[in-house]
Amino acid sequence: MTAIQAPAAHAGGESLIAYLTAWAASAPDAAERAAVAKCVGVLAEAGAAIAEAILRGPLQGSLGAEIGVANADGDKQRALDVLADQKIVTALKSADVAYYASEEEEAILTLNAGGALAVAVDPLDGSSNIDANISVGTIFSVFPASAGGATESFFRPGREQLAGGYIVYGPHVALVFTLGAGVAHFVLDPADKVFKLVADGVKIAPSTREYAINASNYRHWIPPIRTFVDDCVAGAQGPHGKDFNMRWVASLVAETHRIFVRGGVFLYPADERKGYEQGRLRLLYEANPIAFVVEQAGGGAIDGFNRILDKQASTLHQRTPLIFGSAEKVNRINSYYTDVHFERTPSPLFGQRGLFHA
Ligand SMILES: O=P(O)(O)OC[C@H]1O[C@](O)(COP(=O)(O)O)[C@@H](O)[C@@H]1O
Ligand SMILES: [Mg+2]
Ligand SMILES: [Mg+2]
Repeated sequence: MTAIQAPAAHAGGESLIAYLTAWAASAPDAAERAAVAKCVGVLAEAGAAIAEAILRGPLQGSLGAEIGVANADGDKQRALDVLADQKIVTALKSADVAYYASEEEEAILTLNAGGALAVAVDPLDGSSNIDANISVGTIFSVFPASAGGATESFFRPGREQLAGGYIVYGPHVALVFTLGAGVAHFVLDPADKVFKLVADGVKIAPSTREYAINASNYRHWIPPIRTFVDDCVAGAQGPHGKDFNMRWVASLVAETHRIFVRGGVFLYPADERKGYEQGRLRLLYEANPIAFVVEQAGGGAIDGFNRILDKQASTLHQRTPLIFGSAEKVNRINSYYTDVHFERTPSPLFGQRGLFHA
């Protein structure tokens, strides 16, 4: 893990609970910190339970079976989507959480009226991969609950998050999160089912030779994306002056973790398909927490034009284009949106910037 620094303040192997307890005890805003620490702790417990179901695979029944109900976003829910959502709701009820927003819930749920926090979750990210035994994950975002109520708690800039991160259920189970000052990386030890610290102060490599995008959408892409990818494909003969490698897992958490480990850039842009005018991924429980954790590791996260963490949701399941990863490459992609590059492949749709500039 060349991109991950050696543990700084905390010793490797420290348990998640010890880490969170030490963090909660170390500052003046003690009540809020205690609530956040408890919240991240119970999310990790729910993650360990979800991991157990995933580990049993088909022995658990068909986790990937469509159960006939479309979620709020119109996607068919799978058995594991629902199981994960239920485990997380149950866990968060035991924490100081007032409001819960989820990909799998039509509306915001009130869990503990008067609670200190509002939590947005993608309970199971990468659902299409479940039966193929490919990594999936859970993504979470924690805001302070607003006195203004449920929607005000979530409809605010992502930079106001108190914590954010993800769990990836892969060959091993990893938990990566930020509490607002750096990024910690834990791994679930199957021997005693305890999340143990692997590294604190994790950084994403600033430059990269790897990009991730669903290239089957090439014909639908807007000019800046098409030009950027054409330039990558041109390799050492193109304007980047170096060869690139491409990956696409179709699991945002798995792509994020790969970028944490060895650098890279991820792109799910807006495109010209109907319904993809704002890309595919959701601002509140996918883009916000991923952007928070990525920025805290020195990376960048934009929608093409704007920093993700400056965007403000106005609907619960709002989508956003999402481009994140190694800072140098994200800045370069931003320049494809803002300078003359895109004029090399003009498009009438891109001319209407409002379409892509929410
Ligand atoms: O199938 P596509 O269009 O390549 O989309 C893949 C993307 O969709 C997602 O699966 C959406 O997440 P969900 O599985 O939570 O709906 C991401 O994990 C992934 O990056
Ligand atoms: Mg998802
Ligand atoms: Mg999901």
